[in-house]
Amino acid sequence: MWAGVVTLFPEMFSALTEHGVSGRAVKRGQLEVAFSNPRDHAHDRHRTVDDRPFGGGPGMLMKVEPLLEAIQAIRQQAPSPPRVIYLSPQGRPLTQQRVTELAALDSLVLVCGRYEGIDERIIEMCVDEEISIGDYVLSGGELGAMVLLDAVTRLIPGVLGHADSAVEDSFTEGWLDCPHYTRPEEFAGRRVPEVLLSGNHALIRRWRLKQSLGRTWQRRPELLKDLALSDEQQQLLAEFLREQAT
Ligand SMILES: Nc1nonc1C(=O)N[C@@H]1CC[C@H](O)C1
Repeated sequence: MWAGVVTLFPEMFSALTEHGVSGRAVKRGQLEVAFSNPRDHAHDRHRTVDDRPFGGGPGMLMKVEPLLEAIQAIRQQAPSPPRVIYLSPQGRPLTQQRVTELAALDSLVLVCGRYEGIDERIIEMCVDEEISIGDYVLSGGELGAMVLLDAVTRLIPGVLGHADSAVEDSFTEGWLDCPHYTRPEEFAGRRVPEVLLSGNHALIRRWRLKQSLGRTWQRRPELLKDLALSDEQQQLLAEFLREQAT
């Protein structure tokens, strides 16, 4: 996966490129991240990258010309025609389903806004898709870009070993994850559920699935409404709800 990032703060991305699973993926060449900084494309004496919004109002916008040049420069580095994504609260919410689709692409360009955002004409001219990481306002699109790249990188074949397999990720199934436990078996008077110590993998699978479905019902019921649960899954959910009622 090749990712070109348009940002005023490329140094922020060391959190992604130098640490953890994504840092290992970069080291292995499974993920390549390139940067293009609009400030390097601001040719006035003060290297100005922001400008006032027409129509007045608070704050500034990213200047059009340096941003356009920065996008054009990074696109030329892409090994294949990239999908250009602008991170913004006006975008389509990022979901695991969309992450899975993006992970299948060869190259992406991620445009990170700052200030109040970017000129609409840049979106019209350059952006294929706007994506939001949540219904709140950040000071920049960089964290959104890193969230997206982290989630996508996990799904690149070979990035995750068995120890942290993405296949088990409950969100891949569409529901929340089950509770997890590790040593010690008892901690502060609280014991690990016996089924997890039983070594009976069929029972453990059923218990984990029941817990996932039950907590999804309790915490995020909207996630279940679009899912066609199997007979087993419906039975496990009913079992969970019966146990909760007693
Ligand atoms: N929520 C989000 N999901 O992706 N990006 C954001 C986000 O708040 N972006 C900021 C808005 C103005 C500033 O330019 C950057």
